[in-house]
Amino acid sequence: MALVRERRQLNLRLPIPERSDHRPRFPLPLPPTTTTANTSTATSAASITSSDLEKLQVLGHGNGGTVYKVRHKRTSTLYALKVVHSDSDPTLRRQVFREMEILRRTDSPHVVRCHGIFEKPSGDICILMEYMDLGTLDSLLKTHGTFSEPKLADVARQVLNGLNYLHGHKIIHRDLKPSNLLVNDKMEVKIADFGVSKIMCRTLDACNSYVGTCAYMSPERFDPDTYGGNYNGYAGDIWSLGLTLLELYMGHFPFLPPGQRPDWATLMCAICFGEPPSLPEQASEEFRSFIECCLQKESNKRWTVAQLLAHPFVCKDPR
Ligand SMILES: Nc1ncnc2c1ncn2[C@@H]1O[C@H](COP(=O)(O)OP(=O)(O)OP(=O)(O)O)[C@@H](O)[C@H]1O
Repeated sequence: MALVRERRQLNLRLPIPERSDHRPRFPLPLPPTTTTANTSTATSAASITSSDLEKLQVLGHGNGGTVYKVRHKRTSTLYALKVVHSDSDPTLRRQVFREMEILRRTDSPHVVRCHGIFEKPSGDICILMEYMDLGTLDSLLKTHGTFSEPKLADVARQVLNGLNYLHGHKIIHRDLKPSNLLVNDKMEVKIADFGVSKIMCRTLDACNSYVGTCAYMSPERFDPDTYGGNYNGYAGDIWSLGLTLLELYMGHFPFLPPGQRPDWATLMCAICFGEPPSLPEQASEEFRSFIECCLQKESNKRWTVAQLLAHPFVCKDPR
């Protein structure tokens, strides 16, 4: 686990290219609070402001923001509150607006629910989300060790359902990895962190920009000509899902031997020119086949969400 931890400390994120236009602080109007959410909690949460919330503890720090566990003073409902500081750099502010725009549109049991978005007098932007009490799959891997196949099948099924929803709404996540998948005590797994996601306007929109965490990027994002041609992005999420599941199974990043410190060039070579990671002998045929379908190097050979949802690894009865 220490190896996994060590790798996590490296900054593998590539910057979003800066636009040249000069923008004022938080130039966009805040997107309206989610109104499509199907619970009465969401409706009542729509009017929550920061003064209604009591900060309990820091849950984690992301790029430019801090996530707090908070309690609603009157109802005692727990939430996670992501606070993005007003002095964050423009790239990060763009990311948070992208995240808000996507969270505002989504309403799925497999995507972390947004209960409100508001701006504090200080200019900090706050995103109020459902609280996922077990943290991320990455933290579970560190505290509880590797995942068994039945658990992975359950994780895969839930993430695929989330991706099915997102892809159906023309949203590509682009940064799927264990630390962006949240879990609660019912073992519900939800997709989070849409900072580098993209909403496709047209079905054939090209989507090959370098954003996301490069360790989980598919070969066509490094080398679109060889592995993807006019790549549209959805297949990249499937690649990242395959790597995520493999990491949870093996306990270390699958493309590199345990302990190897990855740099950008090593990762790119391993992903584009290396053999697909091999599974230990004890892995079942179904799991092996599922991973193979996700980790096809050529993006057009990779299975789609719909195909994977019908794969025996995920549609077989839980063992
Ligand atoms: N809804 C939530 N419920 C519980 N914990 C959360 C929730 N959202 C985020 N966290 C915790 O806060 C941490 C930081 O989350 P955040 O989305 O800001 O950044 P990140 O995904 O870790 O990093 P980055 O934005 O740099 O990719 C997460 O790793 C997780 O531990």
